[in-house]
Formats: sequence, C-alpha cells, structure tokens
Amino acid sequence: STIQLKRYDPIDKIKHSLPYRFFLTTVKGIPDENNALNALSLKEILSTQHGQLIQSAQFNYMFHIDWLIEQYPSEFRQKPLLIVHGCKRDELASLKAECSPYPKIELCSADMPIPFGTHHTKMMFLLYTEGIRIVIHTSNLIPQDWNQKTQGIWISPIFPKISKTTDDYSTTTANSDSHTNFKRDLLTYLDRYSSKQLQFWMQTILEHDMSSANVHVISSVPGRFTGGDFQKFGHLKLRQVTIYCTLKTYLGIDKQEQYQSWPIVGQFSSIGSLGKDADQWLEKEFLTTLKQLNSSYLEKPELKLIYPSVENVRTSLEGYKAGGSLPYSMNTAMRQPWLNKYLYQWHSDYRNRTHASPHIKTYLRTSNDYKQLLWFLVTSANLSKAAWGSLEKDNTQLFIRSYEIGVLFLPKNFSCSSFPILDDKISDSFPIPYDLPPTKYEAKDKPWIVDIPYTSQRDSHDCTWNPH
Ligand SMILES: O=C(O)c1c[nH]c2c(Br)cccc2c1=O
Repeated sequence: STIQLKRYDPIDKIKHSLPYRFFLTTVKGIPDENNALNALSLKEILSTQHGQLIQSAQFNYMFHIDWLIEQYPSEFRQKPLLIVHGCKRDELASLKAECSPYPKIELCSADMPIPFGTHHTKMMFLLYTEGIRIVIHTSNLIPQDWNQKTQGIWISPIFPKISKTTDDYSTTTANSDSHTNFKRDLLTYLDRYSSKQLQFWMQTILEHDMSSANVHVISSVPGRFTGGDFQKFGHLKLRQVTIYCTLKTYLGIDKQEQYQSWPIVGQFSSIGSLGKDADQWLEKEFLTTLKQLNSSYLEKPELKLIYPSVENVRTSLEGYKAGGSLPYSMNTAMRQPWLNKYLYQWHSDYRNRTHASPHIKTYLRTSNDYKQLLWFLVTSANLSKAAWGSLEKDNTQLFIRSYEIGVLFLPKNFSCSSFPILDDKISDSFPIPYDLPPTKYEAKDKPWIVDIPYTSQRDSHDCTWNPH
C-alpha cells in the first residue's frame, strides 16, 4: 500500500502547539512573546503555507465580507466560498448585498425553526489538494473579533484523503474515524441542516481519514431531542462524554471521594435568562448533568462562573467598547440577582490577556488545588438554555434553540488521567486561557450589562458608555 507521507503542517512548528492544537487569537497591543505562544491570526490560519486551497466554508454568526475576503491570500480570493449563516430578513438582504461583488461566494441559510434561536456556530472547512482542515473557534468574521479580544481556536491537522489502500488498512472504524468519533459526530451535526450545499462537504468529510482527531465534538442544533437522540446534543452530550471521568471504575473507590467536590468552571461572554433561582436550571439541570449523578456519593462540586465585571471592561484594551460584544441585557440581569454570587472576574495575567476582553467560551472541571484538569471544552455556547438545552416532559426531552459547536479535551484521549496545570504554565501544561484559581468579584463589582450607561468613570480610551 502507498504509505501516506504525513505532510509537514506549519501549525506543528508553533512551540507548544501539540498535542492540544488549542490556540488563542493574536492581540494587538500586548508584548509579542504573548502572541508567539499558542496564538494565531485569521491570516495565519488561511495562509498559503498550509497548501493549495481548493475551496472553503465559513460557518458563523456575524460577517464582514470584504474584510473576510481580505484575510484570504490574494491567490485564494477567487476560490469557491460557502457562507453558512442564520441571517433573516434585512440582515439577509445586507449579507446578500455584501456578497454580490464576489461571484464565487454561495450563501447557505441555516434552518432556524425555533424563535430566539441563533446560528452561533463558528467553524471553517478548508479543502486543500492535500486534504481537509477543520477549524472550530469562537470569533465572528468581523475585524473587532480578531483584534484585541481573547478568543479560542481549535485547529485540526490536515486530514488526508482516504486512498483505497489506506481505507483497507485503516486501524479504526470502517470509514476511518477517530476513537473520539470526531467524524461521526461532525456528520451528525451537519446532517441537521438538511442542506443540499452541505451535502458536498459531508461527502468530502466522509472521504477523508480523520482517525488522528483527538477531541470530541460537543454541538447543539435547534430541536426537541428524545429517545435515541436524547444525548446527542447540548449539555446531555457533554455529560455523556465526561461521565467516565468520575466513575469509580476509572478512579478507584478512594480517589472518587476526592473528586466529588472538584469545581466546575464556566467562562462565557453572555448570559441568558436562567430562571428565578439556581434551582430552575443552573444547579438543578446544568450542574447536575455535569456533576454526573451516577456516583453513589452526593457530589456537590462548586460552580464558578467567569464573566467580565464592569471594571474588567472599563480597563480593557478596547475600553467600554469591548462591552458591545458582551450582550448581557438589563432586562435579563435584573431578574436573576441570585446569579451574582457565582461570578468571578476575567483574569489572564499569565497569558497577558487580562485586558484582552473575553469573547471565548470555555468550560472545565479541575481539582480543588487547580493543579489537575479533568476535562476542558472550548465552544461557541454561552451560559444559556437556548445554547445548552432545557429538559422537558419529565426529563425525557431536551429542547435546544440554537446552533453551537465546540471541542472537548479528555485526558484518556491523551493517555493520561488528568491534564497538568503547572505553575510555570507554558511548559507542557494545558494552555488554559485564564488564571486559575479564578478571582472573585470584589464587593463593589457588578457584572457588565450592555444596555445601561457608565459615565461615572471613564475607560482606557477616556470614554464613557451611553447605549442609545
Ligand atoms: O455568539 C456571538 O458571537 C455573539 C452573539 N450575539 C451578539 C450580540 Br446579540 C451582540 C453583540 C455581539 C454578539 C456576539 O458576539
């Protein structure tokens, strides 16, 4: 059989990029060395050094088409580009207008059957002559999302095309999938669009060998899921994949006890309406599924939620403007003051990103001493029922409104029982985007709310914030 030579992937040359392939976006205005380690710009992702691009697809929520095309190398700007979006009515009209100068851009409208759902998914398919690369990330395709914010990027290897011979000898499942069922779960997600244009990409994905993928897909799609589909999406999928982590069989009886209280940390850039108290959804549903009811001990991990305070926004590189991308509304916040006791500040001194306002969304479970990581998820999903789903029909049905996608890192897929979080951080520690342990809000701190004025203190650009 022809032995496929693993093509040299420039991403591998970036220090500390392996084995996680988890990057932040570069930030203008911080020292270069903090951009050199595990950070990428969109131009770097799309550069010609990765191979000869044939065509690409961009799944996202917000688009600035002229700017996006400019991020592609000039020799790739005429290649076919599929834009997968959830725009309707006047937003769709303006998106079409923005695309009209580019005949090779095709639009694919994600079916949005449920009110208040959004197409949040941020993903790239990059088809080269040598193979296909998949990027799952958290940035809108607009300049300010790639300038001075903290955003997350998982970038796959360039998966080679399955040649007849390789398929015969593929060591994993018949259609060369990974132990994490990466290909199966990605196709399950894409199938929910029921889109003809995505048929081409689903067939293309089928034809590539993804056995080297070492992350799980955690996605959400609009719908009501029960029976065989019950644990395919949303927070039930996250539970189903992480459940082994605190199983007695995996840990041994004695160790399991110590795991019971291991905290869960959620970090996001917006918050939905979660009910009149924590027992409505946050503790009763979201935390319960994540803390895996399976154990006989009463697990009660703490839940710590990282969301920028007004002071975090005011002192950020962008100043109050950063708050334009933190759309937590007064109408929602005023109905859930109980949430404030869970809130921690955005702090990332070790990555020099304390002032790069977060638009990344991450969820993790860590040991009490914050030295070991049990699992880590980077995703488009904010803390909302629309994104994660809410249980109905006596907990037999999960109701999800939005499209979301993220990737989950599990120690067992990296041959370890937990990921190290070392003090000197950057070594072979897991590249967590923020400082652990998290920093509690100060007594005077309030969560950033987008639609109220902030005039008593000026921001890092000497401005105030007056939402019209
Ligand atoms: O998922 C995302 O990326 C986002 C979703 N909704 C937003 C609103 Br509403 C206002 C401003 C920014 C965003 C945003 O960034």
